[in-house]
Amino acid sequence: MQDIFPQQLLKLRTEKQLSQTELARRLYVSRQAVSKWENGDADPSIDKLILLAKIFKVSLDHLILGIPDHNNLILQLNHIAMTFNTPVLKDINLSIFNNERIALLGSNGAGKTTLVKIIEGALMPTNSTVEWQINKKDSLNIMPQNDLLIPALKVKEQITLAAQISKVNNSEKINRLLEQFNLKSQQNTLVAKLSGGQKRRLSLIVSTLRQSKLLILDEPTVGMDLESIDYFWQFIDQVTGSIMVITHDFNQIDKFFSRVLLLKDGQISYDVSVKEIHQHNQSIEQWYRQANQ
Ligand SMILES: Nc1ncnc2c1ncn2[C@@H]1O[C@H](COP(=O)(O)OP(=O)(O)OP(=O)(O)O)[C@@H](O)[C@H]1O
Repeated sequence: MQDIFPQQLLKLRTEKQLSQTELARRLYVSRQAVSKWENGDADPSIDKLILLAKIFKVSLDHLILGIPDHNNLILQLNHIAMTFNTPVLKDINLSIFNNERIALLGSNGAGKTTLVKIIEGALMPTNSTVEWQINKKDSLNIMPQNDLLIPALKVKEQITLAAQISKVNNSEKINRLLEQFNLKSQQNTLVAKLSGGQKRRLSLIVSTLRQSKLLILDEPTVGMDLESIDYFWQFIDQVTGSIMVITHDFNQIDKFFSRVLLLKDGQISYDVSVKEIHQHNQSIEQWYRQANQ
């Protein structure tokens, strides 16, 4: 068996928050057996591998070889509803899988930010819950519509603080990000003194410091200049894991995305692949104008 299996087993078991004892119980083996597999001192039999893949909800290829599993479910929303003064979300059903690039579209006031807040856990839906298949605390990164920055900190202090909280404090990485995002000369400027576009760039650094399984960005490029917008999309293309973005940068959706959701009348009225739209010789903008009428 490939050497990657012990690491995969440890990673998946930790993500599932299962102890060795609990996993052993589910597999009808001793805790010592699980410990030996994780240390690479022994290999499980094929029937135990199949059972492991079932428990972790991954393919055998992912379990044994670490090959990315596109069908791996991250989260599921079943019949989500949210009412403020009037119903905003009526019946949202949505599954998000590993390594997807999703654009969430809809008119102003359609409920996009409300849906993101529900996924984040900042708002409780009226009648249902979000079902996470992964450990949300360690695996969800959010760049909200309103920057969550501390105005009294200097730019570099803000990044360092976020890095410490995310346990990824690495001064080389921080300096590289400051350069990449064109904030090096502002590193000692107070966050309060930054322009809107500079704050968005800083927010992006802060929200992508640690790796995530799912990154959600709510109108990330608003206020950025053209150069920053181009850089932003190239940067995002390199980010691992799934990404869901609320954006009206239609050209970028054509280039970088795999799936489009249209939120309308409190429901996901369309959930289509970008490939399918392109196969009908339509750009995302043409499709959106038609679908959102
Ligand atoms: N905390 C709140 N209390 C009352 N109403 C709210 C609250 N949050 C959002 N709403 C209302 O819910 C509706 C959806 O708002 P939301 O911000 O989710 O829309 P959106 O699709 O993100 O819009 P936009 O594209 O303008 O950002 C709006 O009518 C808004 O006024």
